[in-house]
Amino acid sequence: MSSTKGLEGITATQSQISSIIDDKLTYVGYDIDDLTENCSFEEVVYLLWNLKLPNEEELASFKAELAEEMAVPQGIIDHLKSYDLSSVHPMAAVRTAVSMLGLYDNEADEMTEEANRRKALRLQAKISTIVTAFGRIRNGEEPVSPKKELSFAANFLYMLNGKEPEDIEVEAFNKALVLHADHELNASTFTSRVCVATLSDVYSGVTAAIGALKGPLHGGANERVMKMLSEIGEEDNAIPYIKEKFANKEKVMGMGHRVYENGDPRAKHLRDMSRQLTSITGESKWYNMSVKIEEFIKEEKGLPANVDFYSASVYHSLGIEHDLFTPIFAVSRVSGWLAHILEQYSNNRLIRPRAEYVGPDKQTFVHLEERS
Ligand SMILES: CC(=O)SCCNC(=O)CCNC(=O)[C@H](O)C(C)(C)COP(=O)(O)OP(=O)(O)OC[C@H]1O[C@@H](n2cnc3c(N)ncnc32)[C@H](O)[C@@H]1OP(=O)(O)O
Ligand SMILES: O=C([O-])CC(=O)C(=O)O
Repeated sequence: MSSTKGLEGITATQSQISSIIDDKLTYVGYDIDDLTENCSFEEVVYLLWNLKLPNEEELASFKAELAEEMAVPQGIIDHLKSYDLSSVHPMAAVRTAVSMLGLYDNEADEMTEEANRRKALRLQAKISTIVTAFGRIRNGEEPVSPKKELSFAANFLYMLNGKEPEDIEVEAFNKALVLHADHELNASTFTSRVCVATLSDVYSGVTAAIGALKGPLHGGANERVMKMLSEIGEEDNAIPYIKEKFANKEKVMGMGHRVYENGDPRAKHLRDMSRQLTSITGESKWYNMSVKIEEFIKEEKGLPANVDFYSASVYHSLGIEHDLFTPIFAVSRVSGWLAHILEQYSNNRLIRPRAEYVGPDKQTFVHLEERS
């Protein structure tokens, strides 16, 4: 028996949700470029969960259902208020709060497809409220209730900042949500499928996935990209900084990808948004610095920028605190996790691979009192 480190290149399941073939990303067969340019995030969530784009009537009722579910139980708000949030990473708080949602849902362990779809809707709606409530509570502000007439993207920014966002902000944020919604069998999605393949519940699957997304090799990279750009400070420092990283054999966050060879098709959209937004905020240096780094690493190592690279300067330009970048990834990706969870339930088999044993063999047992 031989093993493949990191399961690279292993096809672990079949899925109808999204695909990456020859560096091209599609959701249910639709090119990511078309969806990003033309769709609201709600349309994309509907697509992922129903494997078809909604018509106008279906979209209107889906939006209304989502808006109806956005309030979170007061117990969760009280829980967030009971901590010293200054030292808590938001991803830890979101992971715990999402797990708590299951305690308030009397359908949590109801396993019919209808009940699981209802829970999916609740989770998708409430995670946005949880992340924004966290962002406000830790700054000593009261959470802001969602407005039913706003889109999902607009509501997020409204609940976070307490004022209605500009159109250009909503457009950029909506695109970012669409771009992050699903990505085949990435680490967090795989985690969610492994979890629910034991026939555990939806809340457990999403909580597990948030834990996987938190790590710096996955969703946690976007926050660290902004930390890096801030450390670099000025454009002229960018290349010497990266050279030093290479000399120390450190990874550059937001660069490289397990699946894409020539480039992540989501990066160009985020690059464009970064250029546009940083020029509006008068901080083009973040964009210029990012381009220099991307070009240098492409040339030196052949590594492409991934989705986390330019999302950092996009979210920064929207005035979002840096440690909320990964929770925002979760607000979008929960749509993909839920699609995969529903797909897993619909044709389930326990996921249980093997490990190649490489430990010691044929050991002679020694009783406790005789061991040195
Ligand atoms: C939403 C997302 O999850 S996108 C990914 C977000 N993560 C990041 O941006 C973190 C930085 N990137 C990485 O760590 C990696 O590129 C990953 C985790 C994304 C993919 O990793 P893998 O396919 O496992 O590649 P692996 O880590 O084995 O790297 C292969 C080689 O490329 C190098 N490499 C890969 N990524 C980078 C990087 N970002 N910076 C510098 N070198 C890198 C490795 O050092 C290794 O070199 P070696 O063969 O000389 O030892
Ligand atoms: O697919 C991956 O390995 C990581 C990624 O880009 C994502 O989850 O969006």
